[in-house]
Amino acid sequence: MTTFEKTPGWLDWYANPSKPHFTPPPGAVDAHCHVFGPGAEFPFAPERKYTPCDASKAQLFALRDHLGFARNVIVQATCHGADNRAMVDACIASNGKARGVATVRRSITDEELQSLHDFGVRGVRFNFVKRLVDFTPRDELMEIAGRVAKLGWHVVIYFEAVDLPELWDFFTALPTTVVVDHMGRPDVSLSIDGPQFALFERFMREHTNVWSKVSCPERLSVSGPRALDGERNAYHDVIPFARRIVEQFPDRVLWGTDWPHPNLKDHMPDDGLLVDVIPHIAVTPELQRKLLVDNPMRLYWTEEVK
Ligand SMILES: O=C(O)/C=C(\CC(=O)C(=O)O)C(=O)O
Repeated sequence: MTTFEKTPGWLDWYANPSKPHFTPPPGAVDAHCHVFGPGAEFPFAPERKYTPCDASKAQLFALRDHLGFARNVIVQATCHGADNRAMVDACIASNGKARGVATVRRSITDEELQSLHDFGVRGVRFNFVKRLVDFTPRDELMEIAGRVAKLGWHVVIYFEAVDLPELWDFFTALPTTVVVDHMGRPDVSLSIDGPQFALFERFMREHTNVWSKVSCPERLSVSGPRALDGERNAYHDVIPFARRIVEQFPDRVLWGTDWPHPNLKDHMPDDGLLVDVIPHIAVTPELQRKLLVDNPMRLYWTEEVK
């Protein structure tokens, strides 16, 4: 049995989250979360840049129920590389309540892609955050995108806002729906009306295949209060950014907890309080329903909405 030692300073997920005051609408989807291992059962990848604590499917499903959500989208985390077994195992165990986003390499066969599809995978993730992954050539990624397009999948992209200009041509050439993680990680200490966020808004405005997760205020916040100690208006420096994206593009936004919150350095949020951020960024029941139910259902459980 392999045992793993966590990256020094690693913060474990919050053990007893509070009950949110905000009640998610029936059928709500947590559209960005992960499972880690358990390492003894699903070893972490040799090429990983961090070693997390375990975060099992049973713990994820318990959190889902506690927070009042109905379904999960489990995104392959880089600590598992392109070994999707832990994520797939969670999708299978969910009885149809979880779908997945995989990481794949060019060497994957069509049969393997089809089998991922059968297990509930509906997208691949391309990660451009340099602290998390080694560089993959763009032609390899474009080839993968072309292949998964045929399965009706989308591409999830994760990058830092400063890198958007350089990545623009690649992103805008992708042949699928494109889902941006965490609003492209804006620097929220800059003006919401400044050039950095304007470029991201232009990206979404001019390319109607681009969606955004309005997630991870706990990662983006610079000066807002943390989702701890009963704070139900946390991370309010991030709220205007997320709210603007929700109001401009109500049919192309998703929300997720990001549980178990890999690589947070200074605090671990109480997930119940994180859910209470939602009514600050989606301020009407209609916007909340689109964000939490209609949009993720269209993308991940297409067969149920047709
Ligand atoms: O959970 C996230 O979305 C963000 C991550 C981790 C990650 O993406 C990964 O390991 O794949 C991060 O910023 O460290």
